[in-house]
Amino acid sequence: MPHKEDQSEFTPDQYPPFPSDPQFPTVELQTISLQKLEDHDQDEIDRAFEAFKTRGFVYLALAGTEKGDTILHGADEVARVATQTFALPLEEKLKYKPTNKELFGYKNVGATKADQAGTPDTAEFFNVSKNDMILEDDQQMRRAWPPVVMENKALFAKYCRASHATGLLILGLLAEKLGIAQEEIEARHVLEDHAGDHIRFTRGPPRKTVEMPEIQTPSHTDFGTITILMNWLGGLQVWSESSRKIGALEPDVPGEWLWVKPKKGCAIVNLGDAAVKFTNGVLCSGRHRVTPSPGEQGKWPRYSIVYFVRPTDHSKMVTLKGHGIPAADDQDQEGVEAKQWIYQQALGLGSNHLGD
Ligand SMILES: O=C(O)CCC(=O)C(=O)O
Ligand SMILES: [Fe+2]
Repeated sequence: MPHKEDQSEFTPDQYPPFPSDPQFPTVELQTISLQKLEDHDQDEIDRAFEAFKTRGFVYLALAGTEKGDTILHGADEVARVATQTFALPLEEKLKYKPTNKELFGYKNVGATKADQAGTPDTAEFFNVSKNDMILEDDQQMRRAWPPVVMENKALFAKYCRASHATGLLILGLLAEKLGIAQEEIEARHVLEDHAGDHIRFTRGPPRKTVEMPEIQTPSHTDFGTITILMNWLGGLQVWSESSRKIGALEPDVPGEWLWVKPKKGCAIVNLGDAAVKFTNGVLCSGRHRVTPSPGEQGKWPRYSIVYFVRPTDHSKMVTLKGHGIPAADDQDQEGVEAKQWIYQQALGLGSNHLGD
C-alpha cells in the first residue's frame, strides 16, 4: 500500500485562492444549475444552449441533485485514489500503457508534444475505462488495472454512472433545441455499450519557476461529445475566441489564453469535437490547455478528475438531422465509426504513447 504521505499530495483545504491579479485574466463563464436543468427550466436550458453554441464551456452548479452530489463528493475521493495511483513506481505504471487503439491506462510525463517544436508535456494521466468499472464483479474486464483502481471499482462505477447521466441530460436538452431526435443521441451513448468513455486522473507537477514556461497539457479540443471536469487549482486556460475546426493543434483564430478560475461546488463542463461533428458546427468545442497553477497556487501539485462522455465505438460519425442543423454533405453517408475517428484525433495531437 502507498504511504500515508502520498495521499497528502491532494489537500484542497490548504490551497490558496486563485490570484486576483490582472496578469491572470480570467474567462467569464455562465453558471448553469444542474437542478434547474433536471427540472426542465426553460430559461436555464436557453442559457446553456447559448453558452454551448458560443464558448463551449460552462460552470455546472452540482449541489442539490443526486447526480450532482455524487460528482461533487466523488471527485475528492477519486482524487485521493489518483494520488495513490501516481505514487506507484514508474515501471509499474508503464505496465498499463494504452493498447488496442484505445486511450485507457497510463500516459507518462512527456508522452505528448506541447508544441510544433516538440517540447514535451509535463502532466501524467491515468484513464480508467467506464465499461470495465460498471461490470458486475464476476464479469471479465477487458484490461488489467492496478490493485488501487480495482479496490475502488464501486466508487468509479458510481462516478461514471452519475457523470454519464449528467452529460446525457445536457446533450438531450441541446438536441431538443436543435430538433435532433432524442434516439439519435441516446443510441450513440448507451451506457453499457463499449465506448472511449473514461475517468481521467491528471497530475501536473508544482511550478518550478515564476515564469512558468512549461505546458502541462497542450492546446487541444476534447475528442468526445461532452466532458465533465473537476479541478481545484487554476491552470486550465481557454482560447478567447471560439473555433469549430476539428483537430488543429494550435488555435486557428486570433485571440488570447484566458484562465478558468475553479468555482466551488461546480464542475466545468465543455463540449468535444463529436458534438461539433454531430451538429455541423452549431455547437462549439472550446479550445483549452493546462499550464502550471498561477501565483502561490503553483506550489502544489495539480490534480484534476475528468469524465469524458464519448460516442460508443460503433456509432457512425455523421452530421445529425434537425431543424437547427445546417445541411451537410455527409448527412446521407455511413460515416466513420467513433472508435477509429477518436483514435485518429488522438494521433493528430502528437501523442506518441498510443499502442495500435
Ligand atoms: O486538468 C484540467 O483542468 C483539464 C484537463 C483536460 O483538458 C483534459 O484532460 O482533456
Ligand atoms: Fe481537455
